[in-house]
Amino acid sequence: MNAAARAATSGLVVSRPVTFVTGNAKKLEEVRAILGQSIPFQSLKLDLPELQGEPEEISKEKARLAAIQVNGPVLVEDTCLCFNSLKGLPGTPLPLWFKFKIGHEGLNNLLMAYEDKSAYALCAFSFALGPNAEPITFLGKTPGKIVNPRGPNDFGWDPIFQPDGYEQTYAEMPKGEKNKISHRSKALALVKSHFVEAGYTFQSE
Ligand SMILES: O=P(O)(O)OP(=O)(O)OP(=O)(O)OC[C@H]1O[C@@H](n2cnc3c(O)ncnc32)[C@H](O)[C@@H]1O
Ligand SMILES: [Mg+2]
Repeated sequence: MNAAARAATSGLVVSRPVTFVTGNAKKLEEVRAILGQSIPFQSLKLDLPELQGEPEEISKEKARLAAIQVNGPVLVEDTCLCFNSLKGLPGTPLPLWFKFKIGHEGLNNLLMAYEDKSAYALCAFSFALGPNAEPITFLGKTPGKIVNPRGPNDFGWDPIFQPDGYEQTYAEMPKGEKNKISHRSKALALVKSHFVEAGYTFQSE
């Protein structure tokens, strides 16, 4: 039984559909592909301000802000790429690093002085039922290492991240393969389970 079907028989009825709020079209593409029909949602392109801090807190705060703007149930996500030799940096402020043109080469150079090129991709989804509800967060983590860029350059740091157990970078993998093992799909698996357990029914507008 999928989340919607189960919800219809048991849980909480919510008077609005879920809105996935993101300013990133590539993220949206992956979320659509991973969720399929399991959680019906609509999307809204908003660039929400991001706090500094731990990914979980950044994600929760994004959900609070999004729920106020949408005035209904929202799902948001914060993703970071963390280098073990730099104790988890660069982390979330990556868009800034790219903006200042550090780019893939710069990210590799950051690790030049270190033997340990290991890293992990961390994804924090937060779901809030509305502006007055405390967001719940779901984390997904995929370990790997930082390599010289390989593969198409169409989504963030995908060309420099090679997940453990694979010879290809995220960018080189077929999309379906990345979506099976990614930080994003692991976090979304937890979101899906939560929706099934809570038994939400989201009514269409
Ligand atoms: O509106 P939001 O959802 O916040 O979109 P964003 O692009 O600001 O996204 P994040 O703050 O979560 O992401 C930080 C950076 O990491 C990049 N990124 C996120 N997920 C990625 C993935 O799966 N592969 C490669 N790069 C990714 C993204 O393009 C950003 O440059
Ligand atoms: Mg962002």
